[in-house]
Amino acid sequence: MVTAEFYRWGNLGVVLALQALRKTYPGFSLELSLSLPQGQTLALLGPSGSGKSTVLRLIAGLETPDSGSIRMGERDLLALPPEKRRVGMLFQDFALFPHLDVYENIAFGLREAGWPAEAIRRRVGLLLEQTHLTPHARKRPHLLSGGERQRVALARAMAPGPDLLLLDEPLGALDRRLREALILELRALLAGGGPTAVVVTHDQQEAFLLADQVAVMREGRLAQVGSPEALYHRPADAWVARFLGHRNLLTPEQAERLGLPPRAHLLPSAALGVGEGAGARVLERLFLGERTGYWLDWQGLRLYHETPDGRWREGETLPLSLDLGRAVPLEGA
Ligand SMILES: Nc1ncnc2c1ncn2[C@@H]1O[C@H](COP(=O)(O)OP(=O)(O)OP(=O)(O)O)[C@@H](O)[C@H]1O
Repeated sequence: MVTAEFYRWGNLGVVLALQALRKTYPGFSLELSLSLPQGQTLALLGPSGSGKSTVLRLIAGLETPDSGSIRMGERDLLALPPEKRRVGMLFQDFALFPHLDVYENIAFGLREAGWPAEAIRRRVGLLLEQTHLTPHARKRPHLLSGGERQRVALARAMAPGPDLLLLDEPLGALDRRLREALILELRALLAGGGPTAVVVTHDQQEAFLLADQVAVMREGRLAQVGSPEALYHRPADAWVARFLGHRNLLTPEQAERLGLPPRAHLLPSAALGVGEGAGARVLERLFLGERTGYWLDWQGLRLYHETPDGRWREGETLPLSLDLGRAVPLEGA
């Protein structure tokens, strides 16, 4: 939809670095350090209230930290007012100007920044074309679909060629089918050669699909930072594992009972299979369409297994094979 061409100017060599950043509200404190190479996308993923939006607002300059630093390459962002930070922000509700049409919404920031009329015309024309909004240029936002509004907001955030794009739940207000289509468009925009971007989301799939690096936040701290694969296959602790949707976690006592070292372990889905193993009683059968999920009782352990084979019913015995060699040791209980 949008190409790297947008980012020719302005952002070479830029790296985002948050250093010992602190912000305290009554009952909440944020404290983290983070860095992001140029052109990469970082997703801030975490439960509600973990501080994701606060990080974005601090970078954008909508909030001031108590201490710490925020740098983009050589530039100290905290020394600059929001409008001088060269940061584009897309808000959860898109925050389009209702009285301006699509064209003027996209052109707004450029006019404010004093771009010459001809440059604005060319820039907005290009953005309209590449976000497939040209036929809608003269419509006001209330006449647009949710997906179209999202594209206008995106085009507006990108119009001045910002060094950094901040996206707060960019697909949050859209229904599920639209999200699935738009997530791939957004991914194409953010991938190779696209802008450096920070995306806030509470949706793990969205984070995994969009981001090069995912930072999992918990109560104002970073629980873990890594590539989607690293995070999913090697979660740092049981909280992160659970948050990322792993269901088969062993306490140190359970691990020891199975002959593993006495610490918390994750049993990834690849460790479980239907085979020759000992019987596991089906406690609950969940028909999911392509697959069927089973909550099982296996030697006093409650385990979850999903397979395309839906033949076992509640109370029946499923032959479970368990490969303990695949168990992943975790920090914490
Ligand atoms: N201006 C403020 N004044 C007081 N408390 C605030 C303010 N802004 C945020 N908070 C508190 O800081 C905490 C983190 O909020 P934040 O919006 O960053 O979380 P979040 O992870 O983005 O949550 P969500 O996913 O629900 O949007 C919350 O407990 C919130 O109530």
